[in-house]
Amino acid sequence: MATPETPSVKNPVDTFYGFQSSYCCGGEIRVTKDPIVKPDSGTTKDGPIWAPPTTIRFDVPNQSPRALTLKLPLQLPTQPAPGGLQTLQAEDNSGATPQPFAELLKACTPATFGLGGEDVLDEQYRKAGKLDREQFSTLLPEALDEVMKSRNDHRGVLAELYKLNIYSGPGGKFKAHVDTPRGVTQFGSLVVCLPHSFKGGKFRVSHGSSSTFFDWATDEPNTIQWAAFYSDCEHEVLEVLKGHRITLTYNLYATERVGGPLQVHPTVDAKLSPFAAAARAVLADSTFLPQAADLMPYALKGVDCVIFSVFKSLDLKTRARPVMGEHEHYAYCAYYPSDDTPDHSGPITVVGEKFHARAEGNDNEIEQSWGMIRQELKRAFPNSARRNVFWINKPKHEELAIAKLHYGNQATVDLIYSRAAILVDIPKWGEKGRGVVA
Ligand SMILES: O=C(O)CCC(=O)C(=O)O
Ligand SMILES: [Fe+2]
Repeated sequence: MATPETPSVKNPVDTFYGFQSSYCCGGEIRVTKDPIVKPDSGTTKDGPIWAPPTTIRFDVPNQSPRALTLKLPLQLPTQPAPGGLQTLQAEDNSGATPQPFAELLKACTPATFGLGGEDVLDEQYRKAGKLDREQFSTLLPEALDEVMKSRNDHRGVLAELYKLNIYSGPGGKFKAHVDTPRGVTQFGSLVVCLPHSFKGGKFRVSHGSSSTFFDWATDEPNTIQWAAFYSDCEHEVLEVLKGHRITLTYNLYATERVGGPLQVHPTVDAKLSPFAAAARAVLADSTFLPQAADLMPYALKGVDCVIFSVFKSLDLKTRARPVMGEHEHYAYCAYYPSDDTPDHSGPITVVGEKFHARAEGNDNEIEQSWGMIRQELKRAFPNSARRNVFWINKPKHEELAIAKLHYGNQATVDLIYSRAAILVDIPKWGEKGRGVVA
């Protein structure tokens, strides 16, 4: 329950929500002709990561040989990677052999896009060539892949190669869209722009009213550039004016449970977050929720990662759960399980035991007792009801949890919604975890 004494925890949270840039990220990897680049030779802390030229092997339809190999960039960069790397003679595919490149352009077929469950070809909307996953092979830029995999504590992200796309100028483009989700664990997409010269073709990624533009155009291709973004981001490839903009797209999947990736992170110490200081201060304040309480922010990414990690790092019981809206009529029925009278004396939060698919309610009695409604709720949405919940931010998104037919003087459909929330148990003042000096 919010009280006037508790604004100090709200302010840092509001500050985080004002900061809107966590919906996407990007970077670049410099290309070197040194074919072997040790991953520990470059991290963002020690300097740039270097990668050898990208090799693409692709099928040539109706021809012999049936597969060709191409290295990008076509002109290998002359500047070597920084010292200490093993240097071998790199294969030079510049100049005389543009053939594989022309073949790659020929091998591509017009790219479609998903509309109403179908693949649609419309050059007003998307003008690009593509190769499907089974028509080519390449590696995620080795340096990036190695850096991710060689850490025991990497974040549990699986990048699944999806397509190779070529947007050619003038006119190549892909108008604003949101990617079709491919499975429940997909949380985002990665676009890797291979080193090749082109003009125009900026990549716009937007979330709400914020937009980020990635400008990968270049005359002297010597970097692999990339952007990753969450699945709810709208994005667009602006018109390519000249040259060929070549990208690999990857679907990003979480490979750990919700919350798992947040428990350990290669570079982030949750205790150093500004929010951690605010959280410690508020836990050390005897006027803040003196009784044991639950603290639940809604939604599960961006700043929620910070909140989850910070409370976890402070050794408080922290987990993600579906919760039913406080003002749902049914919430009142869920409280006091042995009493047949609903309790309307204050807001009640019904916390589901686990996330589940939408349930169908079974409410076909004309005269229903509160006890029956409560029992039915327990069956469709196994839960525990809580009273002393303090919300540190407002709900953002809700999903249908239970749909049920209700027969009164007129048959109606009752729809009950739930939201994903992070639940933190705040111990009573004086118990372990409270009274800590910030
Ligand atoms: O190739 C790109 O830059 C973006 C591709 C894209 O948005 C998609 O394939 O859905
Ligand atoms: Fe897309």
